[in-house]
Amino acid sequence: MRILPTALAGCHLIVPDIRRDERGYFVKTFHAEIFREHGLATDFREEYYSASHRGVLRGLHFQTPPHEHAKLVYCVRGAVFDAAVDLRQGSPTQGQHLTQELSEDNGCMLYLAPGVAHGFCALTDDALMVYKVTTVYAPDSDSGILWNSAGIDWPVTAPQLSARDQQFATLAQFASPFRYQAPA
Ligand SMILES: Cc1cn([C@H]2C[C@H](O)[C@@H](COP(=O)(O)OP(=O)(O)O[C@H]3O[C@@H](C)C(=O)[C@@H](O)[C@H]3O)O2)c(=O)[nH]c1=O
Repeated sequence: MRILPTALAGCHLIVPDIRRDERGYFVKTFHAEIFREHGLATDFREEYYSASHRGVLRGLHFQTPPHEHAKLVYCVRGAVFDAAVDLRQGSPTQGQHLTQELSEDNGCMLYLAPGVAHGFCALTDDALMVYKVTTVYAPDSDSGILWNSAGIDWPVTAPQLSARDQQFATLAQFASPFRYQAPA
């Protein structure tokens, strides 16, 4: 796998080797030693997945301190337009965002540092997203900012959103509890 920098400090695009043969294909999604060499967390505590219909948008989500986490996300069926926003005070990329297509075909993964909000829009029917996170789900710390408040050029104008996702504060209204920690 190749681990590449992104537009956001401490966030990485991971491009796997997709090994194809007559049976199908094989993709490795996590390798502790390679992650460690690049300064990425390896202490994932939970893994989950969701399936979304075309036009569904989930996000932009994060967990607040003391339950903040790093997140590894990838799409194993269909395709999504993925986005992340840097909420960390003092970050060289504070307030900025990245976008990246993640798909079954490209196998790409995003590693997002704690303090970065995450969301995606499903580009296909039945888009299956997998997540690994470094802290367990803490409902009282599970939060978000409004999907269309961060300057992201989403490929949809009227996505299907959960009721929760429609009522988040905008990026401008959000008082961020996150502080940037420069790499050691
Ligand atoms: C995230 C999460 C949700 N749930 C529950 C809460 C609710 O009943 C149901 C669905 O939750 P949500 O509506 O928050 O699901 P969803 O909108 O898919 O939330 C996800 O969005 C993307 C963008 C992310 O980055 C993920 O980390 C996660 O926040 O699952 C858990 O039990 N554990 C979890 O870790």
